[in-house]
Amino acid sequence: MSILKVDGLGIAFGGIRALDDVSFAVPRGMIFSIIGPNGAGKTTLFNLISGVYRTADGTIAVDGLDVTGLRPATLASLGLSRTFQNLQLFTRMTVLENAMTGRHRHETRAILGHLVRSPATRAQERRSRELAMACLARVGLDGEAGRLAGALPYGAMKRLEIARALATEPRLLLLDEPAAGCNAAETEEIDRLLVEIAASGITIVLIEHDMKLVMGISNRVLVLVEGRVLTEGEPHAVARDPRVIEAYLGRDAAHRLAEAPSYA
Ligand SMILES: Nc1ncnc2c1ncn2[C@@H]1O[C@H](COP(=O)(O)OP(=O)(O)OP(=O)(O)O)[C@@H](O)[C@H]1O
Repeated sequence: MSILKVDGLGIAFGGIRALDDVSFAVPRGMIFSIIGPNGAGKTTLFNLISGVYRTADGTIAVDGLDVTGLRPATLASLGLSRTFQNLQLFTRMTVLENAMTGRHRHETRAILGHLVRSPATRAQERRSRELAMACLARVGLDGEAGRLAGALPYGAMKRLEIARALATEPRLLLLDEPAAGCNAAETEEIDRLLVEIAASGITIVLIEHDMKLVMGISNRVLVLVEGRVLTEGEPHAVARDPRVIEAYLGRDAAHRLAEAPSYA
């Protein structure tokens, strides 16, 4: 069974269809990438799947359970976690505190317990701290736990966002451009990290502009253009598809490329 199944998803903003009849399924344990030119609807798709927007048309199922229209917090409790295109860190909190914010859905809301710091509350805090530290270790940031998040280099901040998402103990991780703004070395680190996360059994759905990253680590790639699915398949087949080349480079450039002599 697919861990994520999207059927006939659509939404319009002020009469303009940002997404139209989008359907796909993501098998468990994969790195599944969503690519497409600017404005194709990639972030809108994530916003629908993660409950930020309520869907107008279509259905979304996680592990066979219909989750259409559920709120982000409910989806998180079902094991779906996401990161955003722009950094959403608390820059004046420490790296560890940021990672611990991912633990909140696992903590009880017993206010009295927190006020008097009962043994149960203290045990819960200890467990959250240990788990958050383990997530920092996974992304190579355990040595920076006490540092202010805002003082980290950019690539480390992007990894901290992934650690915070991991701290929710997800089954399905939606990552919106995890390497955006990173240099080549930072991108490579994130690349390695995503492969490790997927190997540990967490399914990753990725929006990414960095084609090298997409081609290097994805099991499958879905191409969105103007709110619709253009094609879906294995990364190298997708990269060679003339319709994909045209969508990215424009018709003229695609023709010039097709007519150019091959030296291979
Ligand atoms: N809240 C909104 N209100 C109005 N229009 C929106 C809203 N969100 C997205 N859109 C429009 O929907 C379309 C798809 O936008 P979206 O941000 O999903 O594309 P994208 O593929 O993620 O683009 P990019 O690669 O530039 O991030 C665009 O035309 C955008 O202007």
